[in-house]
Amino acid sequence: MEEPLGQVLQTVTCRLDAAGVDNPRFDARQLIAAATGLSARSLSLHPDRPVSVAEQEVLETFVRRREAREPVARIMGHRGFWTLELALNAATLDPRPDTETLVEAVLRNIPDPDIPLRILDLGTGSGAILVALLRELPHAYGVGIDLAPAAAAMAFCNAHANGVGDRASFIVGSWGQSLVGTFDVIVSNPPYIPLSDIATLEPEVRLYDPALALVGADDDGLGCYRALIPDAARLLSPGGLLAVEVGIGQADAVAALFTAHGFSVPTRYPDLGGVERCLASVSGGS
Ligand SMILES: C[S@@+](CC[C@H](N)C(=O)[O-])C[C@H]1O[C@@H](n2cnc3c(N)ncnc32)[C@H](O)[C@@H]1O
Repeated sequence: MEEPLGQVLQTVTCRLDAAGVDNPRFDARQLIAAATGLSARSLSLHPDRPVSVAEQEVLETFVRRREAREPVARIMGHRGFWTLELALNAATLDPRPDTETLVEAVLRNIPDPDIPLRILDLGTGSGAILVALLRELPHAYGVGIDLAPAAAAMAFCNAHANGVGDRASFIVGSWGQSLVGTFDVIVSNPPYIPLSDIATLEPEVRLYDPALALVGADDDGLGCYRALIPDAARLLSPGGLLAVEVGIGQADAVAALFTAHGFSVPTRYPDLGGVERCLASVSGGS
Protein backbone atom coordinates (compact mmCIF):
# COMPACT_ATOMS: atom_id res chain seq x y z
CA MET A 1 0.00 0.00 0.00
CA GLU A 2 1.25 3.49 -0.81
CA GLU A 3 2.34 5.65 2.15
CA PRO A 4 2.90 9.41 2.33
CA LEU A 5 6.54 10.55 2.27
CA GLY A 6 6.32 12.38 5.61
CA GLN A 7 5.21 9.22 7.37
CA VAL A 8 7.86 7.10 5.67
CA LEU A 9 10.54 9.59 6.75
CA GLN A 10 9.37 9.38 10.33
CA THR A 11 9.26 5.57 10.36
CA VAL A 12 12.70 5.16 8.81
CA THR A 13 14.21 7.75 11.17
CA CYS A 14 12.82 5.85 14.19
CA ARG A 15 14.15 2.51 12.91
CA LEU A 16 17.64 3.89 12.32
CA ASP A 17 17.61 5.62 15.71
CA ALA A 18 16.69 2.32 17.38
CA ALA A 19 19.59 0.65 15.53
CA GLY A 20 22.04 3.15 17.10
CA VAL A 21 22.77 5.14 13.93
CA ASP A 22 24.21 8.64 14.45
CA ASN A 23 22.11 11.31 12.67
CA PRO A 24 19.24 8.93 11.85
CA ARG A 25 17.11 11.61 10.17
CA PHE A 26 19.94 12.68 7.88
CA ASP A 27 20.60 9.08 6.81
CA ALA A 28 16.88 8.37 6.44
CA ARG A 29 16.65 11.26 3.98
CA GLN A 30 19.60 9.95 1.95
CA LEU A 31 18.09 6.47 1.70
CA ILE A 32 14.60 7.70 0.84
CA ALA A 33 16.02 10.05 -1.78
CA ALA A 34 17.91 7.16 -3.38
CA ALA A 35 14.83 4.91 -3.35
CA THR A 36 12.46 7.54 -4.78
CA GLY A 37 14.72 9.52 -7.11
CA LEU A 38 13.87 12.74 -5.26
CA SER A 39 16.59 15.00 -3.91
CA ALA A 40 17.24 14.66 -0.16
CA ARG A 41 16.71 18.40 0.25
CA SER A 42 13.29 18.39 -1.36
CA LEU A 43 11.79 15.60 0.79
CA SER A 44 10.35 17.91 3.44
CA LEU A 45 8.63 19.97 0.74
CA HIS A 46 6.45 17.02 -0.32
CA PRO A 47 5.21 15.26 2.86
CA ASP A 48 2.07 14.05 1.05
CA ARG A 49 3.84 12.65 -2.01
CA PRO A 50 2.89 8.95 -2.12
CA VAL A 51 5.73 6.43 -1.87
CA SER A 52 4.83 3.53 -4.15
CA VAL A 53 5.04 -0.12 -3.17
CA ALA A 54 7.99 -0.61 -5.55
CA GLU A 55 9.84 2.34 -3.97
CA GLN A 56 9.10 0.98 -0.50
CA GLU A 57 10.59 -2.38 -1.45
CA VAL A 58 13.83 -0.77 -2.60
CA LEU A 59 13.86 1.42 0.52
CA GLU A 60 13.36 -1.61 2.76
CA THR A 61 16.55 -3.24 1.45
CA PHE A 62 18.46 0.01 2.07
CA VAL A 63 17.05 0.43 5.59
CA ARG A 64 17.85 -3.15 6.59
CA ARG A 65 21.45 -2.67 5.49
CA ARG A 66 21.73 0.61 7.40
CA GLU A 67 20.17 -1.03 10.48
CA ALA A 68 23.03 -3.53 10.24
CA ARG A 69 25.25 -0.40 10.42
CA GLU A 70 26.47 -0.50 6.82
CA PRO A 71 27.44 3.11 5.93
CA VAL A 72 25.20 4.99 3.50
CA ALA A 73 28.13 5.43 1.09
CA ARG A 74 28.59 1.66 0.87
CA ILE A 75 24.86 1.10 0.35
CA MET A 76 24.90 3.69 -2.43
CA GLY A 77 28.22 2.34 -3.76
CA HIS A 78 29.90 5.72 -3.99
CA ARG A 79 31.30 8.54 -1.85
CA GLY A 80 31.93 12.24 -2.47
CA PHE A 81 35.57 13.19 -1.80
CA TRP A 82 37.21 16.52 -2.66
CA THR A 83 35.46 17.47 -5.93
CA LEU A 84 35.07 13.83 -6.96
CA GLU A 85 32.50 11.07 -6.88
CA LEU A 86 34.31 7.80 -6.14
CA ALA A 87 32.91 4.29 -6.57
CA LEU A 88 33.62 1.89 -3.69
CA ASN A 89 33.90 -1.87 -3.39
CA ALA A 90 34.55 -4.28 -0.52
CA ALA A 91 38.33 -3.90 -0.94
CA THR A 92 38.40 -0.10 -0.71
CA LEU A 93 38.38 2.11 2.36
CA ASP A 94 35.42 4.48 2.42
CA PRO A 95 37.48 7.69 1.97
CA ARG A 96 37.29 10.10 4.93
CA PRO A 97 36.92 13.89 4.82
CA ASP A 98 40.04 14.10 7.07
CA THR A 99 42.11 12.80 4.16
CA GLU A 100 41.35 16.01 2.25
CA THR A 101 43.87 17.59 4.68
CA LEU A 102 46.60 15.61 2.90
CA VAL A 103 45.41 16.72 -0.54
CA GLU A 104 45.42 20.36 0.62
CA ALA A 105 48.88 20.01 2.19
CA VAL A 106 50.37 18.69 -1.05
CA LEU A 107 48.76 21.44 -3.12
CA ARG A 108 50.10 24.10 -0.71
CA ASN A 109 53.61 22.77 -1.30
CA ILE A 110 53.41 22.96 -5.08
CA PRO A 111 54.33 26.45 -6.23
CA ASP A 112 53.03 26.08 -9.80
CA PRO A 113 50.14 23.69 -10.62
CA ASP A 114 51.23 23.59 -14.27
CA ILE A 115 54.57 21.89 -13.57
CA PRO A 116 54.59 18.31 -14.95
CA LEU A 117 55.02 16.26 -11.75
CA ARG A 118 55.31 12.52 -11.19
CA ILE A 119 53.16 11.47 -8.23
CA LEU A 120 53.16 8.13 -6.39
CA ASP A 121 50.29 7.09 -4.07
CA LEU A 122 51.22 4.20 -1.77
CA GLY A 123 48.08 2.32 -0.65
CA THR A 124 45.80 4.05 -3.14
CA GLY A 125 42.51 2.30 -2.15
CA SER A 126 39.72 3.94 -4.15
CA GLY A 127 42.33 6.27 -5.68
CA ALA A 128 40.95 9.16 -3.63
CA ILE A 129 44.19 11.07 -3.00
CA LEU A 130 45.81 10.45 -6.37
CA VAL A 131 42.71 11.21 -8.44
CA ALA A 132 42.07 14.42 -6.45
CA LEU A 133 45.66 15.56 -7.03
CA LEU A 134 45.56 14.74 -10.74
CA ARG A 135 42.35 16.74 -11.09
CA GLU A 136 44.05 19.78 -9.53
CA LEU A 137 47.40 19.35 -11.34
CA PRO A 138 46.56 19.10 -15.04
CA HIS A 139 50.11 18.23 -16.19
CA ALA A 140 50.88 15.68 -13.48
CA TYR A 141 51.12 11.92 -14.03
CA GLY A 142 50.41 9.46 -11.23
CA VAL A 143 51.00 5.88 -10.16
CA GLY A 144 48.83 4.28 -7.49
CA ILE A 145 49.83 1.05 -5.72
CA ASP A 146 47.76 -1.22 -3.56
CA LEU A 147 48.25 -4.69 -2.15
CA ALA A 148 44.56 -5.45 -2.80
CA PRO A 149 43.96 -6.17 -6.52
CA ALA A 150 40.27 -5.19 -6.28
CA ALA A 151 41.23 -1.83 -4.77
CA ALA A 152 43.71 -1.11 -7.58
CA ALA A 153 41.00 -2.05 -10.10
CA MET A 154 38.49 0.29 -8.43
CA ALA A 155 41.04 3.13 -8.42
CA PHE A 156 41.59 2.58 -12.15
CA CYS A 157 37.83 2.92 -12.75
CA ASN A 158 37.64 6.02 -10.54
CA ALA A 159 40.52 7.69 -12.39
CA HIS A 160 38.73 7.14 -15.70
CA ALA A 161 35.31 8.15 -14.36
CA ASN A 162 36.81 11.40 -13.05
CA GLY A 163 38.61 12.32 -16.25
CA VAL A 164 42.24 11.60 -15.32
CA GLY A 165 42.55 7.99 -16.50
CA ASP A 166 44.98 8.90 -19.28
CA ARG A 167 47.43 10.27 -16.67
CA ALA A 168 47.24 7.46 -14.13
CA SER A 169 48.51 3.88 -13.79
CA PHE A 170 47.67 1.40 -11.07
CA ILE A 171 49.82 -1.46 -9.85
CA VAL A 172 49.26 -4.31 -7.41
CA GLY A 173 52.18 -4.51 -5.01
CA SER A 174 53.54 -3.79 -1.55
CA TRP A 175 54.44 -0.12 -0.99
CA GLY A 176 57.32 0.92 -3.27
CA GLN A 177 59.11 -2.46 -3.24
CA SER A 178 58.67 -3.28 -6.92
CA LEU A 179 59.37 0.24 -8.19
CA VAL A 180 62.45 1.87 -9.63
CA GLY A 181 62.77 5.42 -10.96
CA THR A 182 61.94 8.67 -9.24
CA PHE A 183 58.86 10.64 -8.26
CA ASP A 184 58.44 14.31 -7.37
CA VAL A 185 55.64 13.75 -4.88
CA ILE A 186 54.89 10.64 -2.81
CA VAL A 187 51.67 10.47 -0.79
CA SER A 188 50.29 7.81 1.50
CA ASN A 189 47.43 7.22 3.87
CA PRO A 190 48.52 3.81 5.17
CA PRO A 191 46.65 1.61 7.64
CA TYR A 192 47.59 2.93 11.09
CA ILE A 193 45.13 1.60 13.68
CA PRO A 194 46.75 -0.73 16.24
CA LEU A 195 45.15 -4.19 16.13
CA SER A 196 44.24 -3.87 19.82
CA ASP A 197 42.05 -0.80 19.02
CA ILE A 198 39.98 -2.41 16.25
CA ALA A 199 37.37 -3.83 18.64
CA THR A 200 36.64 -0.29 19.92
CA LEU A 201 35.73 1.10 16.48
CA GLU A 202 32.16 1.89 15.38
CA PRO A 203 30.45 -1.01 13.54
CA GLU A 204 30.40 1.11 10.34
CA VAL A 205 34.21 0.94 10.31
CA ARG A 206 34.92 -2.37 12.05
CA LEU A 207 32.45 -4.41 9.98
CA TYR A 208 32.62 -2.72 6.57
CA ASP A 209 36.06 -1.16 5.94
CA PRO A 210 38.52 -3.87 4.86
CA ALA A 211 40.94 -4.96 7.60
CA LEU A 212 43.86 -4.50 5.18
CA ALA A 213 42.99 -0.79 5.00
CA LEU A 214 42.67 -0.31 8.77
CA VAL A 215 45.14 -2.38 10.75
CA GLY A 216 48.62 -0.92 11.00
CA ALA A 217 51.45 -3.41 11.38
CA ASP A 218 53.37 -3.68 14.70
CA ASP A 219 51.85 -3.19 18.18
CA ASP A 220 51.81 0.61 17.87
CA GLY A 221 50.16 0.65 14.42
CA LEU A 222 53.20 2.35 12.87
CA GLY A 223 54.66 -0.63 11.00
CA CYS A 224 53.44 0.57 7.59
CA TYR A 225 55.30 3.88 8.03
CA ARG A 226 58.42 1.89 8.96
CA ALA A 227 58.03 -0.03 5.70
CA LEU A 228 57.08 2.77 3.31
CA ILE A 229 59.21 5.72 4.45
CA PRO A 230 62.48 4.00 3.40
CA ASP A 231 60.85 3.20 0.02
CA ALA A 232 59.86 6.87 -0.30
CA ALA A 233 63.39 8.01 0.56
CA ARG A 234 64.74 5.80 -2.24
CA LEU A 235 62.11 6.79 -4.83
CA LEU A 236 61.84 10.57 -4.30
CA SER A 237 63.79 12.93 -6.51
CA PRO A 238 66.09 15.36 -4.60
CA GLY A 239 63.88 18.02 -3.07
CA GLY A 240 60.79 15.85 -3.67
CA LEU A 241 57.82 15.96 -1.30
CA LEU A 242 56.60 13.17 0.99
CA ALA A 243 53.17 13.68 2.59
CA VAL A 244 51.47 11.10 4.79
CA GLU A 245 48.31 10.94 6.84
CA VAL A 246 48.73 9.96 10.51
CA GLY A 247 46.33 8.85 13.24
CA ILE A 248 45.59 10.72 16.44
CA GLY A 249 48.74 11.01 18.58
CA GLN A 250 51.06 9.49 15.96
CA ALA A 251 52.62 12.69 14.57
CA ASP A 252 55.70 12.77 16.83
CA ALA A 253 56.66 9.15 16.20
CA VAL A 254 56.14 9.42 12.42
CA ALA A 255 58.04 12.74 12.29
CA ALA A 256 60.99 10.94 13.92
CA LEU A 257 60.84 8.29 11.17
CA PHE A 258 60.94 11.05 8.53
CA THR A 259 64.10 12.64 9.95
CA ALA A 260 65.76 9.24 10.56
CA HIS A 261 65.49 8.63 6.79
CA GLY A 262 66.99 11.93 5.66
CA PHE A 263 63.86 14.09 5.37
CA SER A 264 63.67 17.60 6.81
CA VAL A 265 61.57 18.08 9.96
CA PRO A 266 58.03 17.69 8.58
CA THR A 267 55.40 20.39 8.66
CA ARG A 268 52.25 19.30 10.50
CA TYR A 269 48.82 20.00 9.06
CA PRO A 270 45.73 19.81 11.30
CA ASP A 271 42.39 18.52 10.09
CA LEU A 272 39.16 20.47 10.64
CA GLY A 273 38.94 19.01 14.17
CA GLY A 274 42.41 20.38 15.03
CA VAL A 275 44.06 16.92 15.02
CA GLU A 276 47.59 16.76 13.53
CA ARG A 277 46.52 14.70 10.54
CA CYS A 278 49.18 15.13 7.88
CA LEU A 279 52.99 15.40 7.85
CA ALA A 280 54.81 16.74 4.80
CA SER A 281 58.51 17.14 4.21
CA VAL A 282 61.09 17.36 1.44
CA SER A 283 63.76 14.75 0.86
CA GLY A 284 67.42 15.51 1.38
CA GLY A 285 66.70 18.42 3.74
CA SER A 286 68.42 18.99 7.09
C1 LIG B 1 43.86 3.63 4.98
S1 LIG B 1 43.64 2.91 3.39
C2 LIG B 1 43.82 4.38 2.36
C3 LIG B 1 43.11 4.27 1.05
C4 LIG B 1 43.10 5.59 0.26
N1 LIG B 1 44.44 6.03 -0.05
C5 LIG B 1 42.37 6.67 1.03
O1 LIG B 1 43.03 7.55 1.58
O2 LIG B 1 41.12 6.64 1.08
C6 LIG B 1 45.18 2.09 3.19
C7 LIG B 1 45.36 1.34 1.87
O3 LIG B 1 46.64 0.67 1.90
C8 LIG B 1 46.52 -0.61 1.29
N2 LIG B 1 47.63 -1.44 1.77
C9 LIG B 1 47.75 -2.13 2.92
N3 LIG B 1 48.94 -2.73 2.99
C10 LIG B 1 49.60 -2.41 1.85
C11 LIG B 1 50.89 -2.71 1.33
N4 LIG B 1 51.75 -3.50 1.99
N5 LIG B 1 51.24 -2.19 0.13
C12 LIG B 1 50.38 -1.41 -0.56
N6 LIG B 1 49.15 -1.09 -0.12
C13 LIG B 1 48.77 -1.58 1.07
C14 LIG B 1 45.14 -1.07 1.70
O4 LIG B 1 44.65 -2.08 0.84
C15 LIG B 1 44.34 0.24 1.62
O5 LIG B 1 43.79 0.41 0.34
